Amino acid sequence: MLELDVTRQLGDLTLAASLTAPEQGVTALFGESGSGKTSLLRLMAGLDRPDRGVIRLDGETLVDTGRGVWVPPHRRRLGVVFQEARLFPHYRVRGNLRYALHASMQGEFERIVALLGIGHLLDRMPGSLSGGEARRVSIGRALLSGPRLLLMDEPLTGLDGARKQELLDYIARLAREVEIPIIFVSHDTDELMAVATRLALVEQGRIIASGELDDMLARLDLSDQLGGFEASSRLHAVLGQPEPDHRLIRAQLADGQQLLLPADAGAPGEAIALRIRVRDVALALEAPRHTSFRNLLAATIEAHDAERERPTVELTLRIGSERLRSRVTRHAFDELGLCRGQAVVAMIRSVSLSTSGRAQRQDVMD
Ligand SMILES: Nc1ncnc2c1ncn2[C@@H]1O[C@H](COP(=O)(O)OP(=O)(O)OP(=O)(O)O)[C@@H](O)[C@H]1O
Repeated sequence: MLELDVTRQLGDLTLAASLTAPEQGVTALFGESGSGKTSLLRLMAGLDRPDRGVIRLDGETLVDTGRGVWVPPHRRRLGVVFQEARLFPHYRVRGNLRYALHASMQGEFERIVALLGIGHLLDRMPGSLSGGEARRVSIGRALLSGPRLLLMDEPLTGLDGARKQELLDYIARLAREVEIPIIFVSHDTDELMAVATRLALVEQGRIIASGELDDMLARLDLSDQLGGFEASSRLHAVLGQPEPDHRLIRAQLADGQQLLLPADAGAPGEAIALRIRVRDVALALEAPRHTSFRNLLAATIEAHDAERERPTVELTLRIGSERLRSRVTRHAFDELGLCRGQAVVAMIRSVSLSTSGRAQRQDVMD
């Protein structure tokens, strides 16, 4: 686990942040440009010192200004991938990777090289690589160092679509398989929806809220800060039986309700995450008998923000242990007489796969 509580003055900006990140999963730092995300990562990496504060990793104190503790960067065993690749210019790519290779990662060399598509670059010098190639080498070097903490600042910027998708899938898988905290900074909300398990919102040098991504997305009080996510929710499901006649496959939610997805959503038994935008969720008091909507879910209204004087009302719905957000006009809200605790039917117009090798971001069906 990573624990940090630091302050540092950066010109006019006071960085004053507290954060904990569990030993497993990807914690995303999200916030406006200039809010202090990179500066925070630099403190974790040991590239800068806080004016005051403490940083601990797995119980080991890396920094404690009060007690004069300072573990230098090369002793922290961190994997760092920043926007600029920072490879050793006089070593070939192979040398850069071998230099970083930790004993525990010996058997992973070939696999990571193949995954990153850098096998043909091993004998090249860093100066001859394109930006995207250098980034991939730098990700490989960070992974091969067998880090106790992985820090990634916009690691996928500049990579092309297919390669980016592959790496996102890899990072998501890595986060499930290895027990190290991964801190991931990105402006790209699609990227964050695909890899993040937790979200920390950074505003003017402070972390104003943090928690599980799904819980954060359900928080109506953060609607303004989460605008970049186009107000979506994630639902988790396991794919069931295909329906070949209609080129569909069933996906079962934890509470047993089902959704119909296109057959190429994945294989039976595969666990998937679905992204559903608020504007794609309509509400009814009971299931309509004749409708083109294929995906209707029984839900309960958990919260709404009707007290805000706006033409639309945001709602959080409960579906078993998961939450789904919806937005309706105030007119519809009043006419249907919606209130907390009420049973409703959520009619889902469109779903995208949030994590899947095949069809991420592909909008699928109504
Ligand atoms: N060494 C420094 N001295 C003075 N100001 C600094 C220093 N380092 C960063 N800053 C300022 O602190 C603020 C936060 O910068 P930082 O790069 O951490 O933001 P960010 O959230 O990562 O932004 P972006 O998303 O654009 O990368 C900026 O206004 C930056 O100019």
